[in-house]
Amino acid sequence: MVAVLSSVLGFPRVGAQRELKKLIEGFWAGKVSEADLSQQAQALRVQHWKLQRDRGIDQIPSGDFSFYDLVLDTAYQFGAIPARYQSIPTGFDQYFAMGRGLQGSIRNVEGEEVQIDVPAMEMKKWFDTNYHYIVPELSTNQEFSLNSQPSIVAHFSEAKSLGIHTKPVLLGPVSFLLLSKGADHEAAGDFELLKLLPQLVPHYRTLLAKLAQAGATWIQVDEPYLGLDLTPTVEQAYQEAYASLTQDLPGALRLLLTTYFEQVDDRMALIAQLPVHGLHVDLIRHPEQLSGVLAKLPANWVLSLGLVNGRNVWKTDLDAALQLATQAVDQVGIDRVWMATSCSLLHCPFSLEFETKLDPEIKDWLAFSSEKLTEVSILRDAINQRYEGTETDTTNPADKAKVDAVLSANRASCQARRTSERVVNPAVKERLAKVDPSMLKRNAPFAERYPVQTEKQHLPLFPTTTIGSFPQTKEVRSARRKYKSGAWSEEQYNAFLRQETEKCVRLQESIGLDVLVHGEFERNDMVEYFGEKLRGYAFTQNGWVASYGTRCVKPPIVYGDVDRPQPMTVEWSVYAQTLTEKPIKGMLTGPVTCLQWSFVRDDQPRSVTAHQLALALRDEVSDLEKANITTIQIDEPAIREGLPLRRAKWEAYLDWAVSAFLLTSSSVQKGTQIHTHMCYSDFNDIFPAIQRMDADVITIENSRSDLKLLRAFEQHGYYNASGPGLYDIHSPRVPTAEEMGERLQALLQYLPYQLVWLNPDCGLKTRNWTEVESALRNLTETARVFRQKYANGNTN
Ligand SMILES: Nc1nc2c(c(=O)[nH]1)N[C@@H](CNc1ccc(C(=O)N[C@@H](CCC(=O)N[C@@H](CCC(=O)N[C@@H](CCC(=O)O)C(=O)O)C(=O)O)C(=O)O)cc1)CN2
Ligand code: MET
Ligand SMILES: [Zn+2]
Repeated sequence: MVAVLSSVLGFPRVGAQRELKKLIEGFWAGKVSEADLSQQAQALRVQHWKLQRDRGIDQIPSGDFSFYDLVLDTAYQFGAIPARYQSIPTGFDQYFAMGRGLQGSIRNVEGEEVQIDVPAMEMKKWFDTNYHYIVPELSTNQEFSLNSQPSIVAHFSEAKSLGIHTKPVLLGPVSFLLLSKGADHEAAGDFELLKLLPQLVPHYRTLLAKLAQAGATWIQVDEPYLGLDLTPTVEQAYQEAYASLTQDLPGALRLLLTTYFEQVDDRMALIAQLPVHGLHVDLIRHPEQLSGVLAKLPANWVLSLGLVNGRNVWKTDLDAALQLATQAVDQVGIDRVWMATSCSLLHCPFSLEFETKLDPEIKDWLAFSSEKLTEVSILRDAINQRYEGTETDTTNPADKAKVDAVLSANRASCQARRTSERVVNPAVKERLAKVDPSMLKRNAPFAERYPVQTEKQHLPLFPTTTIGSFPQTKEVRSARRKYKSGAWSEEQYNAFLRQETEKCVRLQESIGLDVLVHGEFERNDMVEYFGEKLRGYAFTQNGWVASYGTRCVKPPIVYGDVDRPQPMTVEWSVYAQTLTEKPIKGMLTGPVTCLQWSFVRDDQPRSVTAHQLALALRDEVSDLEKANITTIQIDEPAIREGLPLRRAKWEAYLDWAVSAFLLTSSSVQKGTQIHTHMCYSDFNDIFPAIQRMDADVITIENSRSDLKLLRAFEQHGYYNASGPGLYDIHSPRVPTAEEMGERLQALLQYLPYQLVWLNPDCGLKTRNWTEVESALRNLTETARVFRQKYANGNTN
C-alpha cells in the first residue's frame, strides 16, 4: 500500500455518555457484577474501535482503555504492586485499591476475612494537563514480572477478531520510570529510578513478543519525556533502553516512538540513533519543529504528523495542516507519512452531536473527538488524492468530491471564526491596553496590611477556616439537574440553595470556625460556574473529559474576548454574611485556573486571555469589597500545572501568570484580606513566584507531600501568612486532633506561629457531612490547644 495513513493516538475511554464512569461507580457501589463490568467495558471498546474504523482511521489505537489510569495499568502489568496491596487477592479489588484506597473487610490471599485500610497511591498531573495519573512506587531493588495475561494483548486480539487491526499503545520504559517515584522517600530521584531499566526492559521485550505473536505490527511507544529537559543520564538511558528493547525484535514489529506536548527538533541527534521505525511529533504545540525534524529523520522511518489538536476543541484549519503535510510528503514520500491527532483524544469531549443548545455559530467552529476522526481521515484523503489522483486501499476513504466539499466547508468555518464579531469586544481590548504597573500592586506592604485585617475581622491566634466547598451531595446535584431540565423553577432552586447555605453557615458557627464560607452549593464546578457567567465563554451539555479515575470535568470554552456582564458571586456571599457575625470569605476562581481548566482560544496568546479573565475577576473583587465582603479567596490550584514543560520557558510563564493574579487581587484596601489556595502539585519549583503573588494568606495542600513543602518553606522562606493543609480531604478518614496537632507542631519549625492558619488541604465537596463535621471539630480543637500553648508567645 503506497499511501499516507490516518492515525489516532488514543480515544476517550469514558464513552459518549460517560458509560464507563457509571459502570465502574456502579461496581464500586456493589450494583454491577464483575462479569458485567468486564463485559460492558468490552462492548464500549468495540464501539469505539468501530467508530474509528467507520470514520476512516487506519491506525486505530488499542491498549488506550483503562479502568482507572494507564500509568497504573503499566505498573500493574509489570507487577509493580506496592507491598501494602499484596495481601489483597489479584483482581479488581487489588487494582482499584491501588487507585483509590480500600477500607473495609475483604478475603485476603489466604482466604480469611480481614479488615483492611490502605490509602491510595499518589496522584499527579499528567504533564501540563488537568488529567491525573497514578504515580508508580518502585523500590531500589524492584523486581518486575509481566502479568501472565496482559490486557493490552487481550485487547489487540479482541479487535482483531472483529477484523480491526489495531496499533497497541505502550507507555515507553524510560517515560514510565521517570513518571514513577521511589517507594521509600530516601530512594526518590530520577537517576535511581532509571537504574531499574535493566530489570524492566526484558519484560517489555516479552510483551512485544506476545503482541507480535498475536499479530500486531505497528506499536505506538509513548515517550513524552523525549521533549522535556534531558540530562546526559536520561539521554544515555534512552540509548540503552531502546538498544535492549529491540534486541531480537520480532521481524513483523515496527515501533513508532511517540512524543507530544513539546518539541523534539533539537533532540533529533539522539532520536535518530534509536533503533525504531518511526516518530510522532506534535505539530499543534510546535508546528515550526517540522523542518528540523525532517532534516534529521532517518531514511525509511515513518513520520506521524500530529496535526489535529488532541487538547482543544477548535476545528482544524485543514488548509494550514495540508501545507505542513505537503512539506513532509515532498521530502520523505507518500508511503512514509501519517496524518494523526497531536496526542491522545483523552483530553477532548466525545462528540458534538449531543450539543443541542450550543449557539450554532459557535458550534460550527468546533470539533470534538468524533469529529476530529473525520478531520484526520479527510487530511489523509486530500493528500493521497493530490499525490496519486486515485483511490487507495485505506480505511473508508472519501471520494474527491466529498473531500473538496469538506475542505471548502472547513475553509468557510475557519474564515467565519476569524472574522466573527462575536469574538471581538473592542472595550475589553482597550481596557487591557490601559493596564499599568500600579494596578498590579497592593497599596501597602503585607506587614502593614495584616495587623489591620486581623483587627478588623477579630481574628484570634491560629485562625481556622476551610477552602470553600462543602459536600456536593446527591441532593445538591439532583436539585441542579431539576433546575437545568426545567422541572424546578429558579425560585425553587434558589430557595433550596439558600437552605443549604444556611445549614452550612450554622454548622461552621457551631464548630467554632473563625472565617466562614458559604459552601459553593450553587456551583457545578469551580471553573464551569464562572464560564457560565462570563461573556466570551460558551458551555456544553455533555462535553465531559476525564480528570482522574472515574471523575470528569466539563471545561467551558473561551471563544471571544472575556468580560463580566454582571456580578457573579456577590449575591451568595452577601446572603451568607446576613446569617452570621463571623466574616464570610468570598470565593473566586483565579484567572490562571480559569484559563487552565477551560478550552481556550488558539487565536491569541494564553497570557492575553488570562489578563482578560483577570480584569473581569478584578471587578468581582471590587464588588465583593463594596458589599462588605472583606475576606476574599482567589483560588489558583492550577498555577503549577500551567508551568511549561521545559525550564527555559518557566520565567516567561510565571511573569504573566503572577501578573494576572495581581491584576485580579490588587485593587483592594489594606484591610481587605486576600486569600489564595493551591493544591494538587509540587510547589517547590514556583515558590518565589508564589511569594510574588503577595496574597495575605495562602492555604496550600501539604498533607500528601509533607516533607517536600516544608523544605520549600525552609529553602525559599515565605513572608506572608499561610495555612498548610492539616489533613487530606481526598480520603474519608477522619484525622484526630492529636494527629493534626503533630502536623502543626512540625510546621511551626518552619513558619512563624503568628502567621499560621489552620485548615483542611482542599475543598470538602467530595466528602460527606459526617466526615466533614468530625474532622472540622477536631481541627478547631487543635486550634484551642495551640492557642493556649502559644498564648504568651511560648514556642516550645
Ligand atoms: N475543573 C476542575 N478541575 C479540577 C478540579 C475541579 O474541581 N474542577 N479539582 C481537581 C481534581 N479534579 C476533580 C475533577 C472532577 C471532580 C468531580 O467530582 N466531578 C464530578 C462531576 C462534577 C460536576 O460537574 N457535576 C455537575 C453535574 C453532575 C452530574 O453529572 N449530574 C448527573 C446527575 C447527578 C444526580 O442526579 O445525582 C447527570 O446530569 O447525569 C453538577 O454538579 O451539576 C464527577 O465526575 O462525578 C472532582 C475533582 C483538579 N482539577
Ligand atoms: N474553593 C474550591 C473548593 O473548595 C477550591 C478547590 S481547589 C481544586 O472546592
Ligand atoms: Zn484545592
